[in-house]
Amino acid sequence: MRNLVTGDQMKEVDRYTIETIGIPSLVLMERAALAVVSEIEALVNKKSNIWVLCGNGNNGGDGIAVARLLHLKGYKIWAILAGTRESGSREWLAQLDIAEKIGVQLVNFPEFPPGECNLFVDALFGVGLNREVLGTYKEIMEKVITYGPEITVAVDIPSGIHSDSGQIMGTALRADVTVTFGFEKLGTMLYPGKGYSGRVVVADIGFPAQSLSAIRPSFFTFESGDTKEIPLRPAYSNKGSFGKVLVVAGGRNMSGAAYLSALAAYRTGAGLVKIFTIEENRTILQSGLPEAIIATYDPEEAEADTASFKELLKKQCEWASVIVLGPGLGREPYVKNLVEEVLTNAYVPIILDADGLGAIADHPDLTGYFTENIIVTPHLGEMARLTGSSVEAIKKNLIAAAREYADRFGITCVLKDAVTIGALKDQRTYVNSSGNSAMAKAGSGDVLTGIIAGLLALGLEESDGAALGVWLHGRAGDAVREKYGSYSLLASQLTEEIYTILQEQTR
Ligand SMILES: NC(=O)C1=CN([C@@H]2O[C@H](COP(=O)(O)OP(=O)(O)OC[C@H]3O[C@@H](n4cnc5c(N)ncnc54)[C@H](OP(=O)(O)O)[C@@H]3O)[C@@H](O)[C@H]2O)[C@@H](O)CC1
Ligand SMILES: Nc1ncnc2c1ncn2[C@@H]1O[C@H](COP(=O)(O)OP(=O)(O)O)[C@@H](O)[C@H]1O
Ligand SMILES: [K+]
Repeated sequence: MRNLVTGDQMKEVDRYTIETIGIPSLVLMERAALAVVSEIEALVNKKSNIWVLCGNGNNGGDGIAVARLLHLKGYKIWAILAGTRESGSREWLAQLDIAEKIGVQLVNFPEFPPGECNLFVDALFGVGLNREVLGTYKEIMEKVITYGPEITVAVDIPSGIHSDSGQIMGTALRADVTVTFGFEKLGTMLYPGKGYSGRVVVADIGFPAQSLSAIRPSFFTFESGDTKEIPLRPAYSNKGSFGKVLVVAGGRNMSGAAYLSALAAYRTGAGLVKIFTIEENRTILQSGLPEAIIATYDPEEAEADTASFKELLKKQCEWASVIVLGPGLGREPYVKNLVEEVLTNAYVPIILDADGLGAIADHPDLTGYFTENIIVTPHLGEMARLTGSSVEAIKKNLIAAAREYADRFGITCVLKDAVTIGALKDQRTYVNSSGNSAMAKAGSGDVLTGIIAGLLALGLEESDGAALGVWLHGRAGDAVREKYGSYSLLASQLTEEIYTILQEQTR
């Protein structure tokens, strides 16, 4: 598990480290600059022209220190100062004073250094960027882009990217490598910021573990090794020890959604999986996944005799220890009753997805049945329908959108996108770091519901199950891409790779 921070949280960690722990600001800055220099030395040789663009906050202070360290090592270096001395931070002024005394080549914007730039260091704005970039700063950034440096290294975060949302604040500078300090900022984890950051190196510059006590760390991601969070499978056990997953899924022409979800639940470790679906899906599902129990209903009867249908649903719910509700159910009127009955009769975790969410969007009063054991897994389109917002508005701040929906109902909200967010009911927020665009294919989401259900069946509670499920799903996608490339992934292959990742647990 790796903590992630907002810009303000990072400033708090800085402040605590400096003021309460007593590590001087310039010591942190020196270590930050050394970390950047070490990355630069791996990228270029001493024949290269290096330009460092320095703002006049502490990000710029880091930049001047980088220029000084490279100058002392014999690199051909220029520092470009974007701001005026009058507005420079204390540390910035100290760095400038040192740089001038030892003869670092400096130019003041609008002047640019002569010749070409091979490696560009972006130290214009860090976590202090707090508004749209306009005027002179915008001009500077646009000018830098016209120089087209071969390699760009960003200090802490690419300038122009908001450290909390990853949004472009007017203009931003693209980096090949971002060297960030202490903890990765949300802005380099989330698109479009993630796409501007290149390879992100998290440098340890000496923040002690206690410095986190200045904030309540609530954002996190998983990394290799975190499969240990998945419960072990004890020797003294039987299929009943590993949960009963009821997959309520699959309407007309949509047996595949039920299949993928059920298969994924089994592959993740569930002991028993039952698919509750329409009668015409029975044969195909039974032959496709003979391991699953199949229970069926007739949609016409479900429509005509609601009392019997409700009774049937009640029985199914009583059987289950985890329920997947929604994949491929369709939009027929009885689906509303189905969703309503499951929500009222089930006292177990429910993963509510796809057409289950569609029923909620069409009948918002159904949210009255939401309890804390609900996990909703909307993609952006589904989220827009649920909230009445637009996809564009949601994209501007994925974390806020997911968190707002989760908190409104006290549930867990997994907002699926290229970077999926898990606004967990325990108030932690998971930001996914696995997965890739090969997964942008029909059926991938059905597999995710099955994985989360499988983890809950193993005994994880909703928050952990949702976060680990999203991570596992992405890692399975990464494993498939490794073998089949970016184009040819089939959602069913995600289920085939789950085992390679789960094996890490027992290694
Ligand atoms: N000791 C420490 O704390 C350590 C900090 N470290 C480093 O410090 C960085 C944070 O430094 P920081 O807080 O000084 O903010 P920074 O990102 O340099 O920018 C602030 C300046 O930009 C200005 N400004 C903002 N938005 C603007 C806009 N749109 N357009 C124009 N101007 C704008 C803002 O102006 P103001 O809002 O005051 O008008 C202010 O002048 C951090 O990312 C890391 O690199 C490391 O060395 C480790 C130790
Ligand atoms: N570009 C991408 N990078 C990483 N993951 C992606 C990308 N595109 C889609 N995914 C993942 O694939 C899944 C797609 O889910 P969804 O849209 O519900 O598919 P379906 O409804 O067809 O099953 C989500 O988990 C999403 O996070
Ligand atoms: K920067």
